[in-house]
Amino acid sequence: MSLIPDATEQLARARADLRMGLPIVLRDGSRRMLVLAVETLSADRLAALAALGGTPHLAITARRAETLKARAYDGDLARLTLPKDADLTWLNAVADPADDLRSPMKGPFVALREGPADLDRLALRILKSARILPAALNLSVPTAPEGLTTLDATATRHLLDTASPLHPVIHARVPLAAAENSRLHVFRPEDGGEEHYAIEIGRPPRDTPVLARLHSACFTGDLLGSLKCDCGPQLHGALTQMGDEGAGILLYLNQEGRGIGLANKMRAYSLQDQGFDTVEANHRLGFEDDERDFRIGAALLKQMGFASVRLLTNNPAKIAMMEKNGIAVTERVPLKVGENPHNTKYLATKAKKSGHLL
Ligand SMILES: Nc1nc2c(ncn2[C@@H]2O[C@H](COP(=O)(O)OP(=O)(O)OP(=O)(O)O)[C@@H](O)[C@H]2O)c(=O)[nH]1
Ligand SMILES: [Zn+2]
Repeated sequence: MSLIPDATEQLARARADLRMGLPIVLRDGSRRMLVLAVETLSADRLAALAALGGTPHLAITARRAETLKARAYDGDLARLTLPKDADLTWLNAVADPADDLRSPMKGPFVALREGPADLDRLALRILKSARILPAALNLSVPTAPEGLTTLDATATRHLLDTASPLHPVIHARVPLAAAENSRLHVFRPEDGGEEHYAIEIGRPPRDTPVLARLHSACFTGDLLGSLKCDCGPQLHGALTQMGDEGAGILLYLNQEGRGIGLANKMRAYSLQDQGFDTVEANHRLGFEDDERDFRIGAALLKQMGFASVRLLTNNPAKIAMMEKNGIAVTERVPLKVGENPHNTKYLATKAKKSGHLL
């Protein structure tokens, strides 16, 4: 192996660069596109981009375009031309729905129809995977400035399509209130992404269906006891049931906010305070209802030697994804705990829009 970063390592660097406000370069054959994340763009970098000449455009997802009433000629995304006086304030207002209601963005927005959108599409995928707002200021350039992280488009698309291998790091005994005979396993993905955990209760046999839960991280619910969702009671309810049965496996997947990250989840909460429901809020931010990668859960179970589960969930999509990824679900075990006056609407929306079973 060479000492030079490979495509996976370049992608991890690109995510870090974008989160810090640095441009990256997407390369496809002889084409080069500079990409800047609007969320982290500074006035200085915007001025430096303008100094390069050329005509930058702003790529947003079709979800965000719908809110702004901009035409998404590219299907799942729109490439907006910048008005002459476009500044940081304008770019932020397009990218971030925080002020949509207080000072609605005035169109008309002019969307590009001509030219390829493939690199813009890739840029938005990378931004989502970096857990920042999917809005990219892009500029096609003949040659890219020195010193920037450059990604090969084909290799990067392939990496984003493929689940990163996860490697066990360490496991140790952690006696829990719900189950004294418990162990915590830490897994680390090769792609520099978040670590995920498995809590093994007792010593579940590998040749029979194990009582299992795939729990997505919820800092607010799991740690703070937030009443806006049902995550905390679900987490503790699942551990208690596994403790009572003497065996189980709880995967704690670091996919905060259904895969949009805590900052974006708080943006969604702020929109919910303005009257939007949990799904509408995600869409206004430019995200899909659910951005989680459920393949991770299936991969971890397989890696730990499990082939079939009794799944603690109310979410049919989780069952479908397990089956699709080679884990048999012999039984769905409902997990109905934690309903309170603050989350009745949230749970009703999940049932209505995301197909959750009541
Ligand atoms: N984007 C967003 N995420 C939320 C919101 N409320 C909770 N979440 C996240 O939703 C996820 C809930 O995860 P789970 O409880 O595993 O999943 P679920 O799809 O509800 O399925 P089950 O609980 O298994 O029935 C967590 O990642 C939370 O952080 C919200 O309003 N917006
Ligand atoms: Zn929650």
